[in-house]
Amino acid sequence: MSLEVRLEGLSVGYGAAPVLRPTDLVFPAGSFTALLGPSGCGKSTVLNTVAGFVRPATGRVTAGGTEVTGPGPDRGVVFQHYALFPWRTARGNVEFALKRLGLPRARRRELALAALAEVGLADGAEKYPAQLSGGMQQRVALARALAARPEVLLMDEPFGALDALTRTRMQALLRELWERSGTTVLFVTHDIDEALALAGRVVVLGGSPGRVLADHPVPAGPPDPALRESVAARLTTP
Ligand SMILES: Nc1ncnc2c1ncn2[C@@H]1O[C@H](COP(=O)(O)OP(=O)(O)OP(=O)(O)O)[C@@H](O)[C@H]1O
Repeated sequence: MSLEVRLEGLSVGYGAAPVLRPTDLVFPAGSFTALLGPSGCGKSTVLNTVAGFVRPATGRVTAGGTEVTGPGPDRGVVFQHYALFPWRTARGNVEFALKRLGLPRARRRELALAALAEVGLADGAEKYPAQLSGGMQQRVALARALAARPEVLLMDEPFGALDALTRTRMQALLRELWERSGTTVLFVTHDIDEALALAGRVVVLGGSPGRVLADHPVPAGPPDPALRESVAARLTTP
């Protein structure tokens, strides 16, 4: 299940100066898009607006044709810092996130265990975050976002804090989960190779206030050096 996400004339300002110029973008249902750009160009702002954490200054965001006015179970979010409750087990963290759905306790437990199994963490369900490695904690965060079966998955540098090997494993896991679920994915990263390896489309943001500098489909198959070069050029040109 997936939803189309649409930014229509979206601009954002945190009180005073705008940080994102009016932007129109459509992310088709089931697509996997990487938002790439230098620090401060507004990538997280776009993601947080789609998540419903930040309100637009102008324009609007829709998910499945419905205007986003706040967070909702149709949109799951994963951050770089996993933000797990240290006093809850992995299962407890995922169950807690399911509370807002108003499901009975037994059903929450069942969904939490299924989501943890899906990310390869069935064995760690009763462990506390401090007993889990960074990669495992990020798996819990991913399970927490997926447990409610969101139609849109919003990821903000989710693998930025992981070592290279764990990161590669998590990328493979994410691709696999995406292929299975068909969720619409928006994935924020600084890393051009991560963007090109994962996504079917790369949108480059830049400038201050931010705007779209480039928008490229990423063909399936082996890496395309010409595409990499063209995206890299947009990243370094102000
Ligand atoms: N809550 C906030 N209040 C005020 N200004 C903010 C807030 N969040 C972000 N900004 C500003 O908005 C601009 C865009 O920030 P944003 O975090 O969206 O960029 P980014 O591209 O995701 O950067 P990074 O890659 O460093 O996370 C920056 O100038 C930042 O300082």
